[in-house]
Amino acid sequence: MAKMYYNGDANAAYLNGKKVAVIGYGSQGHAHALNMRDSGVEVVIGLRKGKSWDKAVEDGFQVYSVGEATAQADVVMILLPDELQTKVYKEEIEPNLTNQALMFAHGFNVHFNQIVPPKESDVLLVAPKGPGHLVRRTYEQDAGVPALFAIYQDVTGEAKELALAYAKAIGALRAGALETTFKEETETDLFGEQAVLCGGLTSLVKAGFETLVEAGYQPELAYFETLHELKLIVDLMYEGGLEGMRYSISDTAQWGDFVSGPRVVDERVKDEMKAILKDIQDGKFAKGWILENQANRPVFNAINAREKEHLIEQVGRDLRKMMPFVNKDKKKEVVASAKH
Ligand SMILES: NC(=O)C1=CN([C@@H]2O[C@H](COP(=O)(O)OP(=O)(O)OC[C@H]3O[C@@H](n4cnc5c(N)ncnc54)[C@H](OP(=O)(O)O)[C@@H]3O)[C@@H](O)[C@H]2O)C=CC1
Ligand SMILES: CC[C@](O)(C(C)=O)C(=O)O
Repeated sequence: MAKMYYNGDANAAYLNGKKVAVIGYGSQGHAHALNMRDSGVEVVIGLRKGKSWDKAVEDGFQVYSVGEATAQADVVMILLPDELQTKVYKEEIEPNLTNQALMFAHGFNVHFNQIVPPKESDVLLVAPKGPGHLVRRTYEQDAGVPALFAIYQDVTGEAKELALAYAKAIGALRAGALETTFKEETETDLFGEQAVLCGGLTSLVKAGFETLVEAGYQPELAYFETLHELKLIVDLMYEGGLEGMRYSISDTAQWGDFVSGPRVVDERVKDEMKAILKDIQDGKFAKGWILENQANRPVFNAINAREKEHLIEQVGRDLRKMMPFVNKDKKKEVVASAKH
């Protein structure tokens, strides 16, 4: 088994007296910044004026322009959208680098040569294996999201110590961290989100929903069956693997799982997964995404608009309004009405 790193493997004091600039305050940025601050690390935020800037100020952080935050920090963690990192790096971060350690949460731009870091800096990544909002939520629950870490350049000889101290400060070492390379992190992350976690899953859910609705079943029922219950089933897998999930379902469901599952995900699906992986490995996917952004996202925007109008989304929006436990606005409304 690969070596896993946990809290006892990290020297938390490594970050004492060091200032970390978190560049970006979105999904990952807010989580890293808040978790590190709660772990006793000195954090400043680098941003442009706007929504995130206001949020970071509201959360009590010192917020600076990207250049100013970079210049004053010992460690610079770049948590900007991947597609904007190259421009911001070239214009605002690179001119302010002396020998700060440069960090990422995803290796995309370094691996695909969009960012070429200076020779004087340690360059590493700490990539939580989960959405930023869960990185924060689990930290507050005394738990954590596991992470990968990788060292690209180790000028000081201390890059691994920094990676582990950082991973500990954001709560990742409560769940475990695994050492990798920029190449492996980038390729597996892109594959996971495309073939399984995001792309594979949304396509599977929509296909199941459409099959039921096209056969004349009620859309609300189809939503419960193919989307809502998915979370409950996945929670069981998260807790106990496939076996743990199968322990809780009926034997009828388990028999259907065994005989029908492989009819849905068969060798042809796996062949397609291999083709997706190849496009990632040879840079075809990265090139397409970079060009799509240079053209102001015509395809991304068209698909995004179409997806929002899918019947499963319309039905889901209405159903979730009636579930205070999954809809924060509804929850606030219910709490407020209970007080009157
Ligand atoms: N989302 C996730 O859970 C995961 C993300 N990652 C990686 O983390 C990194 C960050 O992704 P994510 O958290 O999703 O990003 P988000 O889109 O959620 O947040 C991006 C942040 O960058 C700010 N920003 C955008 N443009 C600029 C600019 N020109 N100058 C200054 N600030 C700017 C945004 O502020 P504003 O409000 O002004 O737009 C926002 O605060 C990426 O490398 C991603 O691959 C890794 C693991 C999981
Ligand atoms: C699954 C999507 C992800 O890779 C993640 C949350 O880990 C992302 O980049 O957002």
